[in-house]
Amino acid sequence: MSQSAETPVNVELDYTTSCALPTPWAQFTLHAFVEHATGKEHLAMTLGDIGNGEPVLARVHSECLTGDVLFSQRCDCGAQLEGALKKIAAEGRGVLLYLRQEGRGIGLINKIRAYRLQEGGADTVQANEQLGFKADARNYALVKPMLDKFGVTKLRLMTNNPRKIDALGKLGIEVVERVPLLVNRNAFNQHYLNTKAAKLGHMMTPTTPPAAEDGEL
Ligand SMILES: Nc1nc2c(ncn2[C@@H]2O[C@H](COP(=O)(O)OP(=O)(O)OP(=O)(O)O)[C@@H](O)[C@H]2O)c(=O)[nH]1
Ligand SMILES: [Zn+2]
Repeated sequence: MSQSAETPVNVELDYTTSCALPTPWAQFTLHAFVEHATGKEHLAMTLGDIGNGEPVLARVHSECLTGDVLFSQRCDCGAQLEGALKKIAAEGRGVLLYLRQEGRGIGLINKIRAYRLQEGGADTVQANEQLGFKADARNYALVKPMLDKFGVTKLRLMTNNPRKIDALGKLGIEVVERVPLLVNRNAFNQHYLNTKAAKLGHMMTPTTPPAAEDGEL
């Protein structure tokens, strides 16, 4: 990594360093940022020439330790993470930002508390509210300096969440295309996915039985 790559990108976030990251699908470059206010370590995985001005296939992924690492079937996060990396690898070009905004911004312990409330009958939105949080407490402000670091301004964003597209637009990031990122439903996540569609506006078709046709990654 060159000396200039070690230069802070702005007052909120420092770019620290990078390394090669071989995965089953491609060899990405892993970049590490540190947020000043919280000390949180945010990551980017890049592939190919993403700074040439052409729209970039991108995923802005929110941390989900239970889904991304521990194979939880309660949500669709792990499958979306894998699906996004596979799509970027297939194109040979893209970026995945891994933001440390666990539990839609309420943190891991509170997410586990929210899961416990869901076991008592609350849905994912009600559980957050019973704990005194907004349904979605995320802030995407860090996305702009992270993308600026790579010279990326236009995204083909892999998401089902229209609020994420709006939030990025307000930061001056142009989402020129939404790329759906649908995953398999199972007996454990179908209520969660239906609630996301009904209450959080996610662009998925709510269904009652597991829907094999939603199996595209
Ligand atoms: N508070 C809370 N957070 C959850 C729950 N299930 C998943 N999460 C978190 O939700 C975040 C992912 O948000 P999602 O709503 O699944 O997806 P999204 O990023 O908004 O939208 P997509 O781009 O379509 O994936 C991660 O930070 C997860 O840890 C839950 O029941 N309660
Ligand atoms: Zn999850």
